[in-house]
Amino acid sequence: MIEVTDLTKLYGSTRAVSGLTFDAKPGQVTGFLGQNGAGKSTTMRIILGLHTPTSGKALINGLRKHDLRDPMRQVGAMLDAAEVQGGRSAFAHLQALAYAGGIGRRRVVELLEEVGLAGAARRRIAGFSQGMRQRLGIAAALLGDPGVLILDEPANGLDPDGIRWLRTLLRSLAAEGRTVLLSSHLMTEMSLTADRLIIIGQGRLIEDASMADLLARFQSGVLVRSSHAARLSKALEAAGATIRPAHDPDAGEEPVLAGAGATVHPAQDTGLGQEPAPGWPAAAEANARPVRDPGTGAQLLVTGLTAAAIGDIALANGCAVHELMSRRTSLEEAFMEITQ
Ligand SMILES: Nc1ncnc2c1ncn2[C@@H]1O[C@H](COP(=O)(O)OP(=O)(O)OP(=O)(O)O)[C@@H](O)[C@H]1O
Repeated sequence: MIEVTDLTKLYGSTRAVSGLTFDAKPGQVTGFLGQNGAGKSTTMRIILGLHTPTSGKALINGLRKHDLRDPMRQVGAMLDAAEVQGGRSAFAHLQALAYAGGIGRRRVVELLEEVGLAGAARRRIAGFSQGMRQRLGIAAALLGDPGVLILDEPANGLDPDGIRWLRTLLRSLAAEGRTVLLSSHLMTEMSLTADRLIIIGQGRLIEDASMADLLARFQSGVLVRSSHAARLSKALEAAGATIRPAHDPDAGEEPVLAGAGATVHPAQDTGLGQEPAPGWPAAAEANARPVRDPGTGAQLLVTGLTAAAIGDIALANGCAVHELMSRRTSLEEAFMEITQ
């Protein structure tokens, strides 16, 4: 368990952390997010007793780090993998840490295997890639088999396989009842790994929520691309929808009409089973020519209506729809909205 209470840290006139209160519970991966300079590393360093707070408290299992008995067995941390001395081998580095903590050589061998460095155990760390250094840092954090883990950007430099390995490892450590506090700028990875999120900005708490609640709050929506965006927006708003312009990575792309020489197959049956409405131009059947319309392509993000309802309203109002896609808000989008 990690408990941070009313924590403040000033570096001269810089307020790095300001009245911050949150906890990280056993059995969960708690994601710690914030823009650059938000105060994540400072908070982690204070929890680990490496910096002194200006005021407030940061406790691990109810005690300050310096007051923990047998600290290596209670808390493991990785803050900056690049800090590790390069002259030693991976084995010698871990062995020295293990020795200082009264931990046997067997654990070192076991961990080198677990983090995928067994084959490089006798190589000098100076020749390690960033990903290998990260793996070594994670092994060092796990040496004492601690109940609390604090990891600052552990996925940095890991390849996709390594990132997946790390996710599985952290999930299983939490499933064993450990407390995992994790910072990362990799939002997709964070959304797959963390149960709960603490988001800070300028040293203050902005958000403390479960991942599920947070994503649910930032409503999913339906992306609609229409050449009659203004008319369609009005009709959708009249039906109770909220409309925002959507980020459009394909802006400028030429529109493609169903039926413009395309072959159309029925998609998976959604159970809706409607007949085409009267007046439907049967574009799919007609060998219509591609239409180039500079107005086509305005993309809207619609919330409050289903894709089916939007399609019906578009049809009833004679609005051409070129794209209609349900989508869920990503953690990255939620994060941007929260922190801006
Ligand atoms: N040792 C220090 N001396 C002076 N100022 C510092 C020190 N450490 C951090 N700061 C300042 O405190 C603020 C918070 O920095 P911190 O490194 O904790 O943020 P962060 O959220 O970890 O950022 P990043 O995501 O970029 O690592 C920043 O304004 C930073 O410049």
